[in-house]
Amino acid sequence: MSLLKSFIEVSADSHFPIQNLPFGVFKPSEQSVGRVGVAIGDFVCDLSAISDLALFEGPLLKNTKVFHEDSLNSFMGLGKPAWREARNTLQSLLSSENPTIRDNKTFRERIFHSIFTVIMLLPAKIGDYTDFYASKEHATNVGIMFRGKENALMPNWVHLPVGYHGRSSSVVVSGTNLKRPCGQSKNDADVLPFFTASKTLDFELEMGAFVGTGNDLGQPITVQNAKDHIFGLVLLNDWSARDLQKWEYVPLGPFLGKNFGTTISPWVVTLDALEPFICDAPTQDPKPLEYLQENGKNTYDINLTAALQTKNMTSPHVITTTNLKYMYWTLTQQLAHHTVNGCNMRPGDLLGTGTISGPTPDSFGSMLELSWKGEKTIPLVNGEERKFIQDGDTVVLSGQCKGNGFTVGFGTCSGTILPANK
Ligand SMILES: O=C(O)/C=C/C(=O)CC(=O)CC(=O)O
Ligand SMILES: [Ca+2]
Ligand SMILES: [Mg+2]
Repeated sequence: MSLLKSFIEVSADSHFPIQNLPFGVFKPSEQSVGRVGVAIGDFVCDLSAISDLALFEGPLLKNTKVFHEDSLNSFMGLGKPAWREARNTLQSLLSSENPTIRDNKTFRERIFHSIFTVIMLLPAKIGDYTDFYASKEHATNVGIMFRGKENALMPNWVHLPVGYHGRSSSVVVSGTNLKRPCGQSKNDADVLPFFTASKTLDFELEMGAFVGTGNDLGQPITVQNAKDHIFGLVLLNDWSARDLQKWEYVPLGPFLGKNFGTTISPWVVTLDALEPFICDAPTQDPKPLEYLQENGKNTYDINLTAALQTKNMTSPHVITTTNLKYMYWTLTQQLAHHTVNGCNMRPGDLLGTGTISGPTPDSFGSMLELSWKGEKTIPLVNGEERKFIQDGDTVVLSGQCKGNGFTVGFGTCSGTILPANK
């Protein structure tokens, strides 16, 4: 079968070929209103315009208004058949064979915007945000540093995907600057804590899964059905103030060390676009309880990088390379576990995978691990070095899947740290 091509010129290394078509919410200009689009090459295709031109002709999306909204929530809530209908319609409309838009200048002018000039918004109104702790390598590394080698991995860890409820109000879209947080910290040798701007500010390289269709309270989503409830994935940076976290986390877990900001990438890559990259997750030993058992391939081969750019650099320098496929607990197990007690999910809820660390030191997903809590330095390309993030530093996450002749990518997830409040 020959490779599907668009009449839109898409460079070979673009993250957004016609095989991807990630969904996002954008404004063409500061004065305009948010609406839904898909990315293709260097363009954003305006789905509200496609809808106004009556080009969504399928039974589920004909006359729809969901793409005129400034969030994906309503579209997400329509369910997988509608997501598929949109994808199929768009792949057909954008293909090099289809003259409908290709040969109509007025249509093209209404539909396409340069990806470099639009303003990207958060893709969804995030009602609830949960963050898991699902990478065995990360949990072991952090456990060793926080609790010592003997207590690194708690006994429950291999039986369930450990998680905590995060803070949705401070989830921001890529490009949003964040202030260094202040809070309590305590030196090991001291008895009393002190107030400080965080001295050990970190990133966490994660992915986020957007819940598409939810479940009623009391009605769990099974691990077998979980995939149909996930709309798609984004890159996620769970900024973490390690000094605040270390002092506050006992006994209830992360709080102010993490809820001052979480950055996500603006384009949501659907599970259908990721299907060619489906692969095996790590073998689980011991075998989990029945409600977490799944067959077949349940994760995705997604190459991930985190890069750091200081004020003195002109481009970001990659400091770690990892892959979603290293993660022990899968996205579907996370969703099944989250709802097994009857907890209800709603369209637009966000599930962070947890930091994705790989098996080798150059694949660790946080500076805490890369610098081994500050015992080592992380060298940068211009001769500078870091243990943790300094003011003015920008962290850029990126992710992509390499297909046969095309790339399905996530773009970038970036944020700059500004000085703390005085
Ligand atoms: O207390 C610990 O061992 C560590 C907790 C976290 O760092 C929470 C977290 O964000 C987990 C993750 O991203 O994997
Ligand atoms: Ca995290
Ligand atoms: Mg966070």
